[in-house]
Formats: sequence, C-alpha cells, structure tokens
Amino acid sequence: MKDLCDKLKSVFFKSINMPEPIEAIEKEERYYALHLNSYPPCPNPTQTMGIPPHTDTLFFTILHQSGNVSGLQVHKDGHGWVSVDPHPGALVVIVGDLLHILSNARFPNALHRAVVNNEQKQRLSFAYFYGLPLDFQLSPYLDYPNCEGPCFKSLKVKEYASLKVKYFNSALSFIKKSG
Ligand SMILES: O=C(O)CCC(=O)C(=O)O
Ligand SMILES: [Fe+2]
Repeated sequence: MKDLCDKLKSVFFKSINMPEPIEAIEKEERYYALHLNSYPPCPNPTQTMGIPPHTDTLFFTILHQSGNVSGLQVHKDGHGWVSVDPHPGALVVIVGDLLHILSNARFPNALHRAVVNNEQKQRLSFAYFYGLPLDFQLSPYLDYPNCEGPCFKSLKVKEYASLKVKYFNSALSFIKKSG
C-alpha cells in the first residue's frame, strides 16, 4: 500500500507540475493511517448517517468498499449527492485538503459522506489515508499557465491539522485569500 501511495503521490505532483523529489517530504516520516469502517444494517436509514459530510484532511485517501454494498456518496455541484458504487477490484481515490491547498484549488477536495441501508447488509469500507510530514510547509504551487496568484495562505501541515480539528469543514475558510 505504501508503494502504491508513493507512486500516486508522484503522479499528483507531476500533474500539478511540482518538481520531485521534494526533500522535505522524502527525508521525513510520512503519515499513514488506516480506518476500518463498519456500517451495520439500519432499520431507519433516513434518520441515521454513517459518516456525516466531510472532506478528508490529508493528501489523498485510497478507499476500498468491501462486498457489493453501496454507501459512499460524493457531493457534485449542480447534482447534489451522487453514489459511488463499489466495483469489484476497484479502489476509490479521494483528493484531500492538503492536495487541494498545494494544487492551489486545481484539485477539488471531494465533499463526501457514507449513508446506511436497511437491506440487512453490513457494509465495510477500508480507508487508507496518505499524509505529508507535519512540518512540511504547504504553499500553493503557482507555476502553471494563467495562475492568478495563491488562493490560500502558506502554513505548515500541523497548523492546518489543528485548524481542521477546531473548525472541521470550515477550516479552509481560515486560510483562503480574499479577492
Ligand atoms: O465508508 C466510506 O465509504 C467512507 C469512509 C470515509 O469517508 C472516511 O473514512 O473518511
Ligand atoms: Fe472520508
């Protein structure tokens, strides 16, 4: 999984034109975490939320949805909540806040949630979070055509993580540049 994450990280850096290797990332310990989510069948699914709407804080998440039980939904502008159904052998990659900041908002951080079902099926998902070193300075990368300047203030990963703990889904608004 770590190898896959490192490869995917390079693909993302390449796609925002960011030159690699970035010493501050390579020499420090990266943050990885695995969440195992279990959603039992629910008699009243419209009154219950599996995981409420959120964006993932870190660089990206690789999500495996086990079995053939739907539940993941992504919010799409103009469409509302859209299901991301499981496909055998497929993993879902979710862009997190750190990549959103570093890409100067060119990669949207996906607002998503998990809903429960009353079809007598337990749902399991496995979320593997890939982070950057806590002391890494997050400065939006601006070397791309027609860039109109940074959308976000520069700050360390650990400073953003504290804002997220405190303000949850509003954290980005504290570092957004106006105008
Ligand atoms: O269970 C899911 O499909 C979503 C899990 C998730 O969003 C998370 O663990 O952050
Ligand atoms: Fe998530």
